[in-house]
Amino acid sequence: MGERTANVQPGNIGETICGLAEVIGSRRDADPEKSYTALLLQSGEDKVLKKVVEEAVEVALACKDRDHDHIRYEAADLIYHLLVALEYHGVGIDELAGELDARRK
Ligand SMILES: N=c1c2ncn([C@@H]3O[C@H](COP(=O)(O)OP(=O)(O)OP(=O)(O)O)[C@@H](O)[C@H]3O)c2ncn1[C@@H]1O[C@H](COP(=O)(O)O)[C@@H](O)[C@H]1O
Repeated sequence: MGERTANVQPGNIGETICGLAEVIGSRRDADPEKSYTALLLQSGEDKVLKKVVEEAVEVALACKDRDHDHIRYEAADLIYHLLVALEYHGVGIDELAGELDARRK
């Protein structure tokens, strides 16, 4: 992370998000000096939520700039931080899938 990735190829969103959520969950008790996710999870709710809000603003600004690559980059940051917030509050990715599926017509 840290800079935009070149030549990004489309992936399978379900597998990607499930895999990421699993890694995030595995960092709950990890060493915060070795894992940014562990650092975030152990920093407390305010830090976790601040990052979600910051990244949401970054997505909005990238959209206003009509910058396709930047929108994709910031959306990935937002999804990562949202998944950290879900992990912090013990909301499973399967529960999120159930919520979204229940809304499908
Ligand atoms: N997807 C991500 C991801 N997206 C963004 N980030 C981090 O989120 C931070 C983005 O916040 P900022 O740009 O605001 O950076 P910052 O100012 O340094 O952050 P703060 O000091 O404000 O917390 C950066 O440090 C990024 O590296 C991520 N960190 C980790 N992941 C995934 O989580 C996995 C586990 O990561 P670790 O916990 O670090 O091992 C990785 O393999 C990735 O798959």
